Amino acid sequence: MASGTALIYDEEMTTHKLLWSDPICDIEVPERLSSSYEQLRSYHLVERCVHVPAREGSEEEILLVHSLEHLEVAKSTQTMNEEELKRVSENYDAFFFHPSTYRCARLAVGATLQLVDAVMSGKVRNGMALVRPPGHHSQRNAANGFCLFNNVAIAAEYAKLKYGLQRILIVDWDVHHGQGTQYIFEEDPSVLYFSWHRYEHQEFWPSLKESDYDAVGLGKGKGFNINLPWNKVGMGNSDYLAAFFHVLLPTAFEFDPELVIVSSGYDSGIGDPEGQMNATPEVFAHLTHFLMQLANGKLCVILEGGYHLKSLGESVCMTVKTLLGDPVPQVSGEMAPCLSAVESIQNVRAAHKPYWKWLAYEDTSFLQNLSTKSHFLKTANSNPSTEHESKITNNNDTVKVDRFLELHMKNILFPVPPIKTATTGCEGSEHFLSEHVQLVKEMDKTEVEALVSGFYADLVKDNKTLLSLGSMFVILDKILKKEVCNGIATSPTAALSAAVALRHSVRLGFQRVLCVFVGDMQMIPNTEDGKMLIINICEKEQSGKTSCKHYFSLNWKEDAEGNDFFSAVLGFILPVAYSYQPNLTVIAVGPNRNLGISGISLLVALIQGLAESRIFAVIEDTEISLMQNVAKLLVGASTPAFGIYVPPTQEKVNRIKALRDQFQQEWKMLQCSVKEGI
Ligand SMILES: NCCCNCCCCCC(=O)CS
Ligand SMILES: [Zn+2]
Repeated sequence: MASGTALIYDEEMTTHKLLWSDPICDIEVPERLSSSYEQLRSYHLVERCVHVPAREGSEEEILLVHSLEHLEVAKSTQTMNEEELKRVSENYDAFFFHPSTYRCARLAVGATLQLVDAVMSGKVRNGMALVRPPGHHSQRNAANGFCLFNNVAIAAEYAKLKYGLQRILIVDWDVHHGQGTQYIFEEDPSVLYFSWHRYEHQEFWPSLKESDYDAVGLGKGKGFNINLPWNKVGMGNSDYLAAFFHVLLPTAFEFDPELVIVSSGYDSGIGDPEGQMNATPEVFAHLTHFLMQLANGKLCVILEGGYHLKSLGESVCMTVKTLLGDPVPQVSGEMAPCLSAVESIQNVRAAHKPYWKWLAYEDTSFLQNLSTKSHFLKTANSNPSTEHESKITNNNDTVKVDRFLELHMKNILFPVPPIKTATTGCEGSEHFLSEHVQLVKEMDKTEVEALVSGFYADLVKDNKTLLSLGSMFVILDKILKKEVCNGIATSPTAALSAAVALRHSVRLGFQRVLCVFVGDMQMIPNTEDGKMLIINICEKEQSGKTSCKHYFSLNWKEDAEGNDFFSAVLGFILPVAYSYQPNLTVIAVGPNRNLGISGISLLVALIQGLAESRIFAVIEDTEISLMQNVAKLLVGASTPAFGIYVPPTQEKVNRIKALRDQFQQEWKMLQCSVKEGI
């Protein structure tokens, strides 16, 4: 299992700069790179990464994507004077040459390819390349939007050629549409390109019709180009997460990439003059964490845009911290996507319905009810209540944004607990013991009896249960005190242990405890006070207990062929969990679980993004191999193997849709379609 995070940075890429006045290009400054690197150092993140040197991309590598003419023009600029540089630059939309631009662009390509090699060779698990000039706007025969060579596109072609890859996912979370990358791969089904971007109904640069959601790819590439346009500014954390839950992740898991490359632009973050969006730096930790679960963790993050230096630096640090396996900080803000975002999500799901199995049963009846002109949903005008209030009066006030971020980041960056996982001496644990795991001593009998009060006391019959409860209390205590990040225990009666753990956690002071219980829960605690939210994944409805705001029974029978649980985790469990914003997650697996190990692994892997990654897992003690799998995930030693992808049946899709329709007003992250007639 590869481990470690590469960081690629070469100061020489700061020499490219604007020599004349140009109000469009003057935001792409060398300090973008140097201040991001300094910020990484200030958080002691550089020293925790594996340093991989940059190199020059060769002409041959650049020709994987670009024309010889384009390469020659770029090369010829090295010896030009300012006058000539200006003239050549004017041939392109929003690009400037400097005598060192060609050299820097080749270093940007080379740095990117060095990262691909480090990840594909297993030298590291993932990594980030801090490069400029950026790449995603550049095209086969043209520079564009500050980009000369398309670093990420060259990396994808390079990886296909050198490593024989057949499925590469490119995620472009920059606030601009990477039209260059789209043009390069739009007929190529081996490269799935996803981009969200400020669009405002084609008003915003580069103002292209082909940046809209109905540009799904061409020929064999149909379905492998996904555009999610933001038709309003001020999009925030909830909109970005909703886009991942309801568009990108279900597609990505079905695509099952062998490598994930991110066109990582941070102009989609708060304070950026280009993006005018509201998303705060910690959201990039969540986005990164989700993508780390794909391709067995092989993830290459390549810098694109990002022009507010403080916002850029904080977002880069959040990304690298997560790549290193640190706990994911709580995401801030109201977990409710705005109407315009939900419309775009609904439109792109409808546009891609013909190409993806997970969308086979998508309800696109809304298309019939719309005037043919609009063809899809468009917010001609929407009342302010459906938009986000901007956290900052206007993003252009840099100092104001600096101060906001100063305060905002203070309570985000907690010290990473040295020990990630605590466990009892449960059998099988010897397999994963490492310096990241702490064995907890048993608690003595009398102390346990004192803690197992009233209702449960008479349920605790034998000594074995008592002891397992004891060590559970010790683990919960350590998690609460942040001595460890997460914990795992086995129990002869997981249902009882989970119920006791929930009560104990609330008594310890956890305000919102999420419990995901797989199997027959038998005893269901009272969730009236909202201090617990229970999602019981069981084979059949628990006797008489119907779903309500804080208790869901999700009937699911695992598919014998493989793992069909993606739609439940991505389309229901995560949206509800993120809406609830728990500060502890308890995941319990009881007797006769109705989910496969890969479905449970998916659940554990993705749910670590909640509650600052504070998870307590309690597993029926008969489930040794499951316990080991879960323990390895909690320690961060492995990324789950999700088994064979099986799309959900219509019955299962309808079951989730029914729960979504019933609860999307309470848990707004469930929203992925707009009710007609609003
Ligand atoms: N009225 C014309 C405005 C043109 N604006 C061009 C902005 C290019 C931005 C490129 C970028 O950020 C790469 S990530
Ligand atoms: Zn951009």
